[in-house]
Amino acid sequence: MTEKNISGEQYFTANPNAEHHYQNFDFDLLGHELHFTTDSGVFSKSTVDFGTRTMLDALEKTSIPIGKVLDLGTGYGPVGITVAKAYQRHVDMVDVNERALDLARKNAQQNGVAQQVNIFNSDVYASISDKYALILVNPPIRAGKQVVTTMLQEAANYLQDGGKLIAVLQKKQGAPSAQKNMSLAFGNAQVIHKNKGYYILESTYGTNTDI
Ligand SMILES: C[S@@+](CC[C@H](N)C(=O)[O-])C[C@H]1O[C@@H](n2cnc3c(N)ncnc32)[C@H](O)[C@@H]1O
Repeated sequence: MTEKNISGEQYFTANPNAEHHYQNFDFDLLGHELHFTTDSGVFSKSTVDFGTRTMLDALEKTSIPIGKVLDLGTGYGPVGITVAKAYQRHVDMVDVNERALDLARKNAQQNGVAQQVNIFNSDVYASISDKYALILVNPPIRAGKQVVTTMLQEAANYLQDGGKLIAVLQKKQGAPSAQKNMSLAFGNAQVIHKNKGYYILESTYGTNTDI
């Protein structure tokens, strides 16, 4: 996705040209006090997004298969960094926004997980060739339905057997239709947690859940 595809300055712009306005804040996620630097031109720059927090909290309510994790649409990195820290996993963190990727690298460094993460540009799955135990996504609703649907439906191609896709969406921003799309791609999709209109959806790839 390139800047010419969109009008105005959006958080999913490849190279935001908004004047820098760095912010620093601490946030407790899954029992870890983390320090984040954010900037203008990235998603939820003032604090960790409520949907993101709700998705991370939901990880404690489900089982997480062993293996590598993909943080799809990482932004400044709160999801991947928290999972690397709390679950001692290797995490690939991808985005199309170069400013967000630079912040994610800085944040991985300042939270001591730089050795556990690999941060790179990928337009949805375009630069992904691995298979993961877990794909986590707080999808970019403003990037449009096609991007969101691709993120959810094509996840099945990038999961190892028994791997999970976990996504957060607001009910009013299409959680029920996202659940249908996930169900079509995986044959299963459950709401594992709900909080203030945010749904945490989970699909498991290639399991024998219906046997
Ligand atoms: C809702 S934000 C979530 C950011 C971060 N995970 C968080 O929880 O704060 C969605 C992210 O998806 C990224 N994004 C938008 N379009 C994308 C695409 N085609 N491929 C990969 N990432 C994309 C945006 O730049 C943004 O950082």
